[in-house]
Amino acid sequence: MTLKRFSLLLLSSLLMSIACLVMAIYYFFYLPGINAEVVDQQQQEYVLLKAAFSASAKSLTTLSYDYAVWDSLVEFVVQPSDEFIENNLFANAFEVANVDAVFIHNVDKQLVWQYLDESIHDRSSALTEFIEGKTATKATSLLPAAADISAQKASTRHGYYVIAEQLFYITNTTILPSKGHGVIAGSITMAKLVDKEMIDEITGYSMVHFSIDKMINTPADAQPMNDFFSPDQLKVVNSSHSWVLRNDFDDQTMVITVLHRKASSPKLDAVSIILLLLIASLIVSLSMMMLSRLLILPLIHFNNSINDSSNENLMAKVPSQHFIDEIDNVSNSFNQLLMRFAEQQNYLETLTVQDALTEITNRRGLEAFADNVMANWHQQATGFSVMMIDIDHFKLYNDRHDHLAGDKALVDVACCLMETMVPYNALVARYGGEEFCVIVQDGKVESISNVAEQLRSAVESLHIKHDVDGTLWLTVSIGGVVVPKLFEHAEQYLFHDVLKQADKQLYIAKKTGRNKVVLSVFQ
Ligand SMILES: Nc1nc2c(ncn2[C@@H]2O[C@H](COP(=O)(O)OP(=O)(O)OP(=O)(O)O)[C@@H](O)[C@H]2O)c(=O)[nH]1
Repeated sequence: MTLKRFSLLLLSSLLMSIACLVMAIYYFFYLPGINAEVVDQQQQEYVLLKAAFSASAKSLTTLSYDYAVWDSLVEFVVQPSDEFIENNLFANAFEVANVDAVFIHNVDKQLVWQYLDESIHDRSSALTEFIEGKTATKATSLLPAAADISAQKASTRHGYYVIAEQLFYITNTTILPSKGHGVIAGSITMAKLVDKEMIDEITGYSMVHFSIDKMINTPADAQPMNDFFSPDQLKVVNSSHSWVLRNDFDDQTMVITVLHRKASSPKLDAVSIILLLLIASLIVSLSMMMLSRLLILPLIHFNNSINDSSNENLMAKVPSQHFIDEIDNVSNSFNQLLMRFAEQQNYLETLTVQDALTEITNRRGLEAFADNVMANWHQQATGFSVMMIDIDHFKLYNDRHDHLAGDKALVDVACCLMETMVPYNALVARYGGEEFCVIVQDGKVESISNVAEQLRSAVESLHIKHDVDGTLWLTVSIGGVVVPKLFEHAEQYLFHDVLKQADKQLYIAKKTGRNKVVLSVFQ
């Protein structure tokens, strides 16, 4: 498995675990708490609305009771007179009190007097029939029961009722003398239509929005009207709660709906979940990019560097500036290792082309140089010359002095040759034993003749004592070949051919007295 895949797997599982944890906390701890809060708030709205309904109706109940214990009204019910009506029962007094209908019945349930506001004229007969119990399905009416009257029992009935597809608040109180006991004269009924004005008033009291509608389809969760006014407890969160307004006297129904301010507890919907997943993927991608930059990229650099060095023999350094200190340290150590490796490699390479005693180029180095020279010559770019240089009577030198002195003489001669050739584009190499080879990138006989003579005389001038053949000093013989730039079929010749000819010239130099230069042009 790659580090990239491993980190992707690790990050994804980490993120999934966090997501599961958050979901668990959300569903098992946070949501139940929020749910309970929302239910509480909805319950408060419901209680407030009920209180506002009661408060709004209370004034009518009080007014009705005031009239019911008015002694003059007792007399009026027993003996109705126009004079009493003219002097006491003013229509505008009821208008001001916002009462829409007033009915006065005697104990025989006969209507003695009634007031009807214009707004309910079209429902007046339905209202009268309802109050007198003519439309009641349960053979009862709002008027006091005969049993109560015969028992002289004061009583009052009030509530919200649906009549002719309208909601009314109706209150009925037995009329009896102000002292509170005596003969019941009848009852007074006051009705108030729950119209827009009253709905606004109740909304104003409670700060709860609600609607009262004709019932077309009963909402599935609608509860009976009695439940609306009973101390009920809401249990579930809903955007609204509805109650069916159905009473004991009438089949007609309406629906009261409380529209809650806070509709539901927050829930994760599909869009939010997809959004969360997208955010999570984004986090994984960004983390992967960061991880890649911080960890994987340095590893790739290490790998590339190692591959490059093995493929091309090159040591590529890795970047040493990273965000993570430990990677910085490893990179620096790696680079230092590469430097040491490169140094050692250079040293080893040098050893392979360097003569151990004289520290000048050895035969292998000479051959590598010669390859380039030959290539240039084959392309007719340059001519060149080769000189084979051999120390004269060196065996004798070794024999007269010791081998160590011989070594020192070899080193001195090598140094001398090197120094002499500094101004020239040339290579001085130890060919083997006491024999040296010089390649000069110059194919002109005059100049090479001059260079060869310089070399010879430079060695002699070292004055390394060696008394042989009438010479006092150690000398060299030089056999050279000048290879001109333009040469027919040059490509057919090898360096070996040039060397062979130089050897021949050296042989001639040795045979013809030593300490001399013998040159020829390559042929
Ligand atoms: N001290 C020392 N002697 C060496 C080394 N390499 C070769 N020699 C000696 O060089 C001598 C070469 O001798 P010869 O090939 O007989 O030639 P020469 O005595 O120089 O005679 P001519 O070349 O004919 O002038 C031998 O005695 C080798 O032992 C070396 O590295 N150190």
